[in-house]
This record gives sequence, C-alpha cells and structure tokens, in this order.
Amino acid sequence: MTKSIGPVKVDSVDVAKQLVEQYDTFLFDCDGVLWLGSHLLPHIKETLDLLVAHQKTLYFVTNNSTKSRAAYAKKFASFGIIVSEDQIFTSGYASALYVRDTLKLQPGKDKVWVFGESGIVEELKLMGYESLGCNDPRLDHPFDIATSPFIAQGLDPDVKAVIAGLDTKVNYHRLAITLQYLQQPDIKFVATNIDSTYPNKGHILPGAGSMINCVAFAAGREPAACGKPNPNMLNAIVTAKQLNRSKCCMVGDRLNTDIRFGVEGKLGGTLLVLTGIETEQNALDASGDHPLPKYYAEKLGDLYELIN
Ligand SMILES: C[C@H](OP(=O)(O)O)C(=O)O
Ligand SMILES: [Mg+2]
Repeated sequence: MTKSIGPVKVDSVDVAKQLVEQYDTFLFDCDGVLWLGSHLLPHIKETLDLLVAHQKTLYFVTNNSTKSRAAYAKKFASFGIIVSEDQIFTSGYASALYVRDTLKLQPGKDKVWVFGESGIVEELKLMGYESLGCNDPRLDHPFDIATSPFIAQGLDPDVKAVIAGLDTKVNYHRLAITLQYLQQPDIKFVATNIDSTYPNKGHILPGAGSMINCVAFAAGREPAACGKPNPNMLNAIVTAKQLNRSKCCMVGDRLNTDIRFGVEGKLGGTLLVLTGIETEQNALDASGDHPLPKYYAEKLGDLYELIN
C-alpha cells in the first residue's frame, strides 16, 4: 500500500498552479483565512479575483454566527470584494435551517431563545421565527433574581428551542435565563458551532464553543452543533449548489472544524492556512485526533503572490 504523503506546502509556483487547476470550486472559511476581525489579510481580494478569472466558483462557509449572510455580504463589500448572499453560509443560517427542517418548529407560533448575536436572529426572522433573548437590553442589566423581568414574567411557553452561539455580550443574566430554558427537557438545545476560540488581530479570543459549554455544563445537556465540521452543513451547501465534491477544495485555518469538514465531507482537497489558529507544526502533526490537510500555506494570499 503506497504511503500517503503528508501535507504539501504551497511555496512554489508549480504547487500553487497544481492546487488551483485541480479544483473548480473553493469553499473558504472566513475568520483566520480572509480576515482577522476587521483586518483583511494580505492579497485576499487579489487571490479571489485570480480564482474567479480562472473560472472558479467561490463560496464562503463561516462558523461565525454573529452576522447574517446579508451582513457578511456588506462586510465583503467594505473590503471592495463583491460577494452575493447566496455564496455565503454561516453557522447561524445552518442553525436556522436545522430549526426549520429537522426540528420542524412552526413559524409564527414556535419561538426560539437566542444566546448569541443578531446574525442568528436575522436568519430565523427570514424563516418566519420570532426570537427572544439576544440583544434584549433588559439582559444587559446585572442579574438579580428579585428583579429580573425574565424571572418575574416566567418563561415564554412558546419557546421550543434554544440556539446558542458566540455572544460577545455574554453576562450572568444571559447565562441564567438561557439555563432556565435549557432546564425544560422539551426545549431543544442547538449550538451554532464548537470553535473553542477565534482569531482577531493577532489575539486568540474565546469562541462560541467556550460559552456554549458553560450553559451545556450547567444544564447537563449536549447541544446539536450545526456548523463545521457537522456534515449536515456541507450536505446543505452541496445540495443547494449541486456541487461535485471531488472538484471542491475547503480552505480553512482550524484543523478540528474546517479541515475535518472537508476531509470527512469527502471533498477533493483541503488547504490549511497559518494566519489563524494553527501552526506549521500542527499542520504536520499526524498524532492528533484530527485529519491533516492535503495542502497548507503561510497565508491564502500566497496563491496570488506565487502565480501572479
Ligand atoms: C472561528 C469561527 O469563524 P470561522 O473561522 O469559521 O469563519 C468563529 O468565528 O467562531
Ligand atoms: Mg476560521
């Protein structure tokens, strides 16, 4: 049996051209690949333009649920990159699809408690679901069991699911009320993604998984996680866009989400970039419990810098 070679570094024109030529569709993770927060990484626009010029199809698949697909399209536009909403898939959208298609909650009747940000609320609203929690300003007040309106009014009986995701306004009030809903066994527990951290401007910050685990631990429950590496997210994209998995390449910065998503999703290839979470040592370490990428590069912009 031929020994499979390890990850190939994209550090020459030949390898860069080989990678680009063998796939017709590229699925890009966002945080740590395209940008770090509001900082666009080097030669991203040039690389995406180069791929489009080579008739490649591009999609963007992010576990960051804080923005809706429409808001992400605006973020791309702020960098001068024109991307349509239907090229963008977020873990908030994947979670709303799960509520609609798997949990089959009734729009206009069943409500969702959101421990997360507006990206989740906006995707649920597009499907006709009312959300509670999230940006409700009453949750910004320090929790006091004697005065919390959520305790005084009691739980909303129409809430049939909790969606938990990255919430940069997390506080004890939000944790306490989310737990009250999760203590109801009939209320379904959905998580957008499991990322323990996410990269932002040279720092590694607590990710959705860190705060979701807080309420999961308190409730003694495990959520259904909808983002990468959940194959349902990839299946939804492949079906919606009629993709040929063998001609797709997943580009990401995290091994246990992006690269696992691509490898277990049987995509033709994967490219790990080292501008986010992982190091070159991690990219080559076969002893971990995660698959290794087919290719890796210092940054995505190397494709442009090598080929151009
Ligand atoms: C890290 C992740 O975003 P992604 O890297 O999937 O765009 C997230 O923000 O939790
Ligand atoms: Mg990322």
